[in-house]
Amino acid sequence: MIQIAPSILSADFARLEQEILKVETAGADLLHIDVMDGHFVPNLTFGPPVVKAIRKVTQLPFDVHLMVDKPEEYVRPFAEAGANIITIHAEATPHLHRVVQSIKEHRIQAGVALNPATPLCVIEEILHDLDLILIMSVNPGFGGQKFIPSALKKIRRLKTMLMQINSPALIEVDGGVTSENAAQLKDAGADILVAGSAIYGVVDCQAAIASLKKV
Ligand SMILES: O=C(CO)[C@H](O)[C@H](O)COP(=O)(O)O
Repeated sequence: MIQIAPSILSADFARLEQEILKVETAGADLLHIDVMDGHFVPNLTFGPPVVKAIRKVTQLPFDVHLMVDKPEEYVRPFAEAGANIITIHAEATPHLHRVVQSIKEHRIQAGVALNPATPLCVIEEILHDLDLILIMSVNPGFGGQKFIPSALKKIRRLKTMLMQINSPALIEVDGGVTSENAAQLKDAGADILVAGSAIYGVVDCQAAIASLKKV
């Protein structure tokens, strides 16, 4: 079954604990935490102290998406704060393999994210080292954007690449995910759907998660 990772970027930050517990009770599989530095993307969000604080309120695995320059400087602080998966952007470092190895040295799962304009070939040589590949289906920085349809073709091609090397790595999709495109994303090969507005922007988040899962 497809896994659902609500993005707390779209949560009400004044009620963060309740917003996290709400999606945990509603059947979320992971909690997606968008870390933005105001450099790699034009927005600012959470640092390790916030991740450490919310680690105490939920059992959900933390899927930490680092939209930051120099990700190598932040692997350790986020690992120590309680991340279960750390995903870095291929565009953010010239030393992708080294940073992936450093995530694994913390005994947590390593992911690489690709912006819409970044081709799959940038991860081809290290695909066997990855636990997760995050296909961005919007340009990162903000929730509530429109899904970029070319992501579907990219997911299909990535799925083929993973099958060719017998890799168990998961494909995650982030940006503009809704109950309307969830089935197409699953058919293309997605294993995890990240959703912000489609979950936190509706009254009944339990129904929203159920409808994303039932595809
Ligand atoms: O990484 C992100 C933005 O950079 C968010 O996780 C993503 O955009 C989710 O929001 P929505 O589901 O509203 O598109």
